[in-house]
Amino acid sequence: MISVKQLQKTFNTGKPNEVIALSDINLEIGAGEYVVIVGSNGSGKSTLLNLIAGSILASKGTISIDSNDVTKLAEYDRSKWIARIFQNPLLGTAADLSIIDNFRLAALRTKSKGLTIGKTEQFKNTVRERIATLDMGLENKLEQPIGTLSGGQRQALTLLMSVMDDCQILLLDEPTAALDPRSADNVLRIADDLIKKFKLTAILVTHNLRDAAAYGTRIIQMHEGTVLKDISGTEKDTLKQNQLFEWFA
Ligand SMILES: Nc1ncnc2c1ncn2[C@@H]1O[C@H](COP(=O)(O)OP(=O)(O)OP(=O)(O)O)[C@@H](O)[C@H]1O
Repeated sequence: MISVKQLQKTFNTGKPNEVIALSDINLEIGAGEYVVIVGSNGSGKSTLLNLIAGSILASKGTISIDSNDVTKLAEYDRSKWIARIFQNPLLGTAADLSIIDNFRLAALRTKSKGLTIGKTEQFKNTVRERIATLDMGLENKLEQPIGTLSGGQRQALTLLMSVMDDCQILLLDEPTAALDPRSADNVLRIADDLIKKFKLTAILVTHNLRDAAAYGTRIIQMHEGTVLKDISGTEKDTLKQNQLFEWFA
């Protein structure tokens, strides 16, 4: 699904403040894989996600999605495949618009199949049903401005919006860093459910080693712009938080 070959990213090339953020990354991420990325500050995790999403372009190397070379494609042109959830719950939604209008915008993003976009009752009912699955009581607040909700509620809705269209890839960049522990657990559980239900290919960047052990089908440790460890299958399934902690010793 995602193929990254000899990917490099250098910031401020040739200047005194030049930084090699990624050097020669090679990754093959299959459809339906849920990859967790851990690594110390500045190891290149967000840069890798930014490159896959297209919010920055590579210095060298190639990125393919579903066998399409997207290396030079702008972020907007990759959005038919990719949805992204950020650390800040304020990103990704329009605060002044109601919950239902935010869902309309999300559906319009890639012209969702199977949903009548607009002010139809059918659309509203579908959104209401989906929101009810979050079990947060938000299905009765469709007309409320999304900016009045808590960070956890907003992240949960943003996740749900991201699967209202045909996106196949979900990028989660520390999505729970700004949330209290209970909301964080809730949001990651919802993400996990959606990834499984819609068979998404997902990448989660996190500093929380308990979450890194609990979620995903594969785990990658980055260090100084390279991939240090790459573990999947039974080894990932049985990996414990304390073992992960030792990776950082
Ligand atoms: N826009 C930029 N301009 C200059 N340097 C940058 C830029 N973005 C990232 N860097 C540098 O690239 C390196 C990798 O940064 P990146 O944000 O990818 O790390 P990270 O692993 O996500 O870190 P953290 O865990 O702290 O979020 C760092 O040295 C960072 O300072």
